[in-house]
Amino acid sequence: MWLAVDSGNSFIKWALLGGNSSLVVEYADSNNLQALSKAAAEADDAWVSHVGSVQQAARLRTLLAPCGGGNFLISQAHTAGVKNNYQPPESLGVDRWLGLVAARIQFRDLIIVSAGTAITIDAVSATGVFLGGVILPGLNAMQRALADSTSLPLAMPVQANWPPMDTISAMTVGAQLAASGAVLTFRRRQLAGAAIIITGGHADTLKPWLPGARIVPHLPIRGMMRLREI
Ligand SMILES: Nc1ncnc2c1ncn2[C@@H]1O[C@H](COP(=O)(O)OP(=O)(O)O)[C@@H](O)[C@H]1O
Ligand SMILES: CC(C)(COP(=O)(O)O)[C@@H](O)C(=O)NCCC(=O)O
Repeated sequence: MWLAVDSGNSFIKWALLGGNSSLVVEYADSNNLQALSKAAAEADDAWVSHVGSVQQAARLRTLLAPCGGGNFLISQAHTAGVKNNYQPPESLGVDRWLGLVAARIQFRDLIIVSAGTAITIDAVSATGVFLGGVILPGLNAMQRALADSTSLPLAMPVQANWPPMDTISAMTVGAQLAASGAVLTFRRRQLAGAAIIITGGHADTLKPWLPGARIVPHLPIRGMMRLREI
């Protein structure tokens, strides 16, 4: 068995894989890495997609010691049919790169939206060329920014009324439109007609604003699975 670990800024997600087992993803708050230890004890080795602090990476290495400390992946310039011209290629968030690797399997023009702590919007051509991407604050971060810089309350992106006729709905829908509007503008500018796939904790929240978009959960873990295959 091998362990795929997707360590994001808010949540850590992991799956024990191997044999004919299907993808079952567990998750915990990034402050509660200990939750990973049982899976680490069961695995022969671990591959890790980590974004965030070096201190968190060190904590992960310690926890993953029972299965070799973890192979921490780095974005590559040309691997798995994905051409990554980011400057420099290794500075592309490894979660974004693994998303490109996973999406590449579809052989079509795609916009990949990852809606987590941050929101990333990336374009990849049907031939596997990464055509650039943008980074926005995530939906929670947008609300925190508003609450920190005004006397507005802290709204969490759960429920909102349409049309927005109260403060919380106005703030909540505002963030959702900022994110989904950015997706549509980016697609129009860079890869018109591309299909949209959404991943990450807020995928369900953004989907209603992106007609035709499809949710593909756990894209970084799927990218790791793809890399193990080839
Ligand atoms: N099931 C869920 N429903 C709604 N929001 C969620 C869910 N799971 C996670 N989130 C939210 O999504 C964000 C984390 O998503 P995730 O993709 O794991 O981000 P990251 O990779 O940055 O840790 C957090 O802001 C969290 O509150
Ligand atoms: C943009 C991100 C912060 C997203 O992280 P997440 O929201 O998934 O926790 C991460 O992919 C990252 O740290 N990227 C490095 C910078 C870059 O991609 O240019």
